[in-house]
Amino acid sequence: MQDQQSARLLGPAEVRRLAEDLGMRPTKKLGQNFVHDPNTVRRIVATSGVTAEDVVLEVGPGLGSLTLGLLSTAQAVTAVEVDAALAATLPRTVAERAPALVDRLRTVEADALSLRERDLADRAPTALVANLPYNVAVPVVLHLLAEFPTLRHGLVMVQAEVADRMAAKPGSRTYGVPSAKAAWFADVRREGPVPRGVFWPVPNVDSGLVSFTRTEPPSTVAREQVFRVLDAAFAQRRKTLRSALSKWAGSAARAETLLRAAGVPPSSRGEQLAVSDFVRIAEAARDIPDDSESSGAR
Ligand SMILES: C[S@@+](CC[C@H](N)C(=O)[O-])C[C@H]1O[C@@H](n2cnc3c(N)ncnc32)[C@H](O)[C@@H]1O
Repeated sequence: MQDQQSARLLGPAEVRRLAEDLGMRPTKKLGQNFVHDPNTVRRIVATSGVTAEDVVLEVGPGLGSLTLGLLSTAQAVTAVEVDAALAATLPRTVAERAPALVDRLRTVEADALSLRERDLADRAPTALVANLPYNVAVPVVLHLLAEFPTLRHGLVMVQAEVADRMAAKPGSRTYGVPSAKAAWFADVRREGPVPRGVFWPVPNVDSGLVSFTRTEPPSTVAREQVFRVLDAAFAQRRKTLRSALSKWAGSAARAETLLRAAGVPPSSRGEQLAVSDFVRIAEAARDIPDDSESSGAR
């Protein structure tokens, strides 16, 4: 007999049937690849570290595959879905397959990229767990970490290459803007791979898991200031920092001064720097006045 607190997860036949009932054709634009493998759902929930204390924010619940798994473990799940038909069907699916848990679910029809802290103020999320739409995975994670300081930890499933990039460390081939910005917010770790066969429809790329644990902001300088340095450094990643940062700093000479003050060799490149280095450069820019500005030279 089924345990009251557990949900009946969706297998291949149920995923197809739900989609058919909705008359839906999954779209690439919204990254609609649905998990139809209960073992993958159990693995994601277990790896996420979600406990009965957590209020989970799930982006893109789709047909409910992962939502059902999360509801058995979390205190509550807020599921944010942009597709109106999917958002409308989710509560029904949960009521059918996990009647004892339906009160834990709140469904919000919205674009995760426009979600604001005040929208969920009465039930602040503590964990982000999601099988993210491929094309907006990085912006969604960065937006939610910035907007919801209560998010302490999480696990997301994304395209394998994106997972590598998000968790990459300085000096590695895949290190770039997503890695450095994610590191501002959290300790980010690459977890295991996910084969494409667990999805319907089957995507043409493999997926991977990335976990994160929130850390204290590494700086007294505003995040936006640090991200401006970082964006400038990676916009021309083959150039030395002296050259790549010259426009941002006002001149190549000032870029060099700021880099030296931050203890960063001007001949190095952005891909070699940790987020703490970008912080020191932004701090130098705050502390060292731009002479050309005061003399009216620019
Ligand atoms: C990869 S599917 C995952 C579905 C489900 N969680 C699963 O594992 O089977 C991505 C889901 O995100 C939804 N989605 C796409 N863009 C979104 C956005 N900007 N905000 C919220 N949901 C979005 C899609 O409609 C789809 O349901």
